[in-house]
Amino acid sequence: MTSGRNIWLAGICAASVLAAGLRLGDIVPGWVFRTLCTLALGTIWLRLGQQVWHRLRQRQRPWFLFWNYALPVLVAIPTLASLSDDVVPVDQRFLAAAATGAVLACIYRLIYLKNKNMRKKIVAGNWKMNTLPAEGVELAENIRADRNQVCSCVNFIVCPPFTHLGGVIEALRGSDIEVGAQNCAAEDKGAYTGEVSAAMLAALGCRYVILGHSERRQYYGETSATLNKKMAQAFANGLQPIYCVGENLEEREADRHFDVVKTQIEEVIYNLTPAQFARTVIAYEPVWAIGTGKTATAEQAQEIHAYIRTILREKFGAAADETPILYGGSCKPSNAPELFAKEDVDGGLIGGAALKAADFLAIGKGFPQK
Ligand SMILES: O=C(CO)COP(=O)(O)O
Repeated sequence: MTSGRNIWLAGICAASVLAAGLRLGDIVPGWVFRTLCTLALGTIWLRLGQQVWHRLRQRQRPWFLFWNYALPVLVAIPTLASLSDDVVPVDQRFLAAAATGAVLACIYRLIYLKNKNMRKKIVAGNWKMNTLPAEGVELAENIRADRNQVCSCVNFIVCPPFTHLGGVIEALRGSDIEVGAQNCAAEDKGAYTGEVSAAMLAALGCRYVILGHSERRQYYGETSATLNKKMAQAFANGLQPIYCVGENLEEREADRHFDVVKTQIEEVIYNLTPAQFARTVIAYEPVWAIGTGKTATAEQAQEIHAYIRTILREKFGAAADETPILYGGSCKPSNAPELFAKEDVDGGLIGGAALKAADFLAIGKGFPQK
């Protein structure tokens, strides 16, 4: 919730409390008081409902949602409705209902502010150009077989090579493990030999696409101009981009990493609409840590993730607080807990360690336990 919404919420609560005072002092008629309470209650529940819907769409913490929202509604509303006028007069029932809503809204706000892990937690595997199709399907099946060893609050995504997508999607059908591609074409269709369009990927059942990976920028000359077109294709076909940013060793040593990442974000992410931005995942992958066994320290990762969130906030406001920012670069089961404990590290984009089901899943156990 933005502060503007909080002010709106606080205003409604204050108005109903004021109306209650006026009513108790018999200064306003009952219908004015009840109308105000109904408005307050309706607004509060609508606001909470939007939040629940948003969290459900991100498949977050179903039990948390149940205890905090559904249960109070299930208990409070029928209880208040079933009381007869002799037991509790109607005005007081309205007041109690509005107060319940207001208290829950405050509790929600406190949890929201305190809980640093409300963002979607993601562990995505970038298989790169590894495994043959049958091996890829076997890897997917193995991940699926033991997936229940990891909290359902962790979202697993696998990104196999194009040739494996059909088989892997089939192997994972009915599970909550999602599939992404490692790239897509910048054009929608036509004479582009060797390219695979976003529409083709979506038709197969892909939900994500990795864009702007440093290997694509470095070996295939992908520029921000190309990436803008690829992002547009992804969104036009309902794919969620996992947009990669990160500096190379030379840039890190010259202390230019903040500028490099800023440019990569400004030239592509800043062109998105708010609705597109809300569907975007960012991955910070320092090139010097990819496949080298050299990981950024948790402090280095947090520093730049927080910086990325700040520049996202400058353009998209509070929506940036919901954007998952993943770390990638020699992430493995042994270092994931330290990295994922950091406030702005919302998961990982995993290369080498994603090729072993046990390691990939073990990385998912690296999130702080609540
Ligand atoms: O590039 C990566 C993921 O996209 C990271 O690769 P590694 O985990 O093998 O370093």
